[in-house]
Amino acid sequence: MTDLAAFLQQHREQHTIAAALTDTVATIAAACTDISAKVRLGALSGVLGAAGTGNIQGEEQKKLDVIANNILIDKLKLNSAVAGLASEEEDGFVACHEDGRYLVLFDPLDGSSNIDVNISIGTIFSVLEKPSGRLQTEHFLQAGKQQVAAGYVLYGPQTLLVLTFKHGVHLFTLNADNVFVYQNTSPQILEHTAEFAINMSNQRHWEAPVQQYIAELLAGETGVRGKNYNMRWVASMVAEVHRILMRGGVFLYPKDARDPNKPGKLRLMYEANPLALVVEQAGGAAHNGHQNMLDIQPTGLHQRVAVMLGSRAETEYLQKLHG
Ligand SMILES: O=P(O)(O)OC[C@H]1O[C@](O)(COP(=O)(O)O)[C@@H](O)[C@@H]1O
Ligand SMILES: [Mg+2]
Ligand SMILES: [Mg+2]
Repeated sequence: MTDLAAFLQQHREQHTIAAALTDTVATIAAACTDISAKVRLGALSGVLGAAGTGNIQGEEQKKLDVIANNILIDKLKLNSAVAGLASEEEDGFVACHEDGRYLVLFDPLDGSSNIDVNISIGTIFSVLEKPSGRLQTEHFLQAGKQQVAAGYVLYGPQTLLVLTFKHGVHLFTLNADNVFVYQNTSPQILEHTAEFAINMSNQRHWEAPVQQYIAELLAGETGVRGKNYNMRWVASMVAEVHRILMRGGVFLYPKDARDPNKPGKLRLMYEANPLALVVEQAGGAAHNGHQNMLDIQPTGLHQRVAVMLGSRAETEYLQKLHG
């Protein structure tokens, strides 16, 4: 059995990765182990229900959003490699160690609407190198391609850790002793797929290219795509991405006309960038319709973005439709 600690040591030696970076990821994994323990107990650990507060983005917080956020912050603050944190649930960044080398960004709890109904949820994380100088918001606003590590923990039927240091994607299962055990596989996203994920209830608000794309998929084997497609929607992006990693597929949360201030619902820094890096490292692709996700220059910590990712054949076709 190779556990996470042994994997990290071996991976760091093989690819000359700084120990401070693998330690930072180990700290994130440790925090997620604590979150997983609370998720597993649900009502018995008092994590279900609303927190009665809202976050900077005007979203109602669940108790577990707040608890997961605090667990991550408390653990990461103890790691001297961490210079600062940014979280979906925090208004601004949290400064940690002045001499720290890394910035950690996270969505502490993805899929909040699924917490109280016992459907898969997760934690998504991204690690950047801290530029020199006194910590400021601009230091976090690096394009996704600058990430040095990223991944997620999925609290599903099993608790899984999926991570990348840009040398492929690695998968771990949490065992009964709360140890992440390495699953010696290198997940690769199938190039072709017949499965798509989109929230169809927003259909009337989509732009023309997405309208056309979904209409073509729904036409099935009698349409221009010449095959039947199946649809899934979990409403936890982390679970959708994991499904795509394991068996292919395409995921869309496109720009829509519901609110002109929100070009897409998902967050670039906490959701789209880390998951795009995982997807690219597994042979898939991610873009916003026009630009590769990892090339987008961020302008704000809580910036939202349209997301299309997954199997290459579908994502390339979507980009073509967007012109
Ligand atoms: O289909 P809906 O209700 O718009 O929302 C689903 C999307 O919202 C999210 O839950 C947003 O994440 P949070 O729970 O972190 O706010 C994504 O994971 C998911 O893709
Ligand atoms: Mg989320
Ligand atoms: Mg969240």
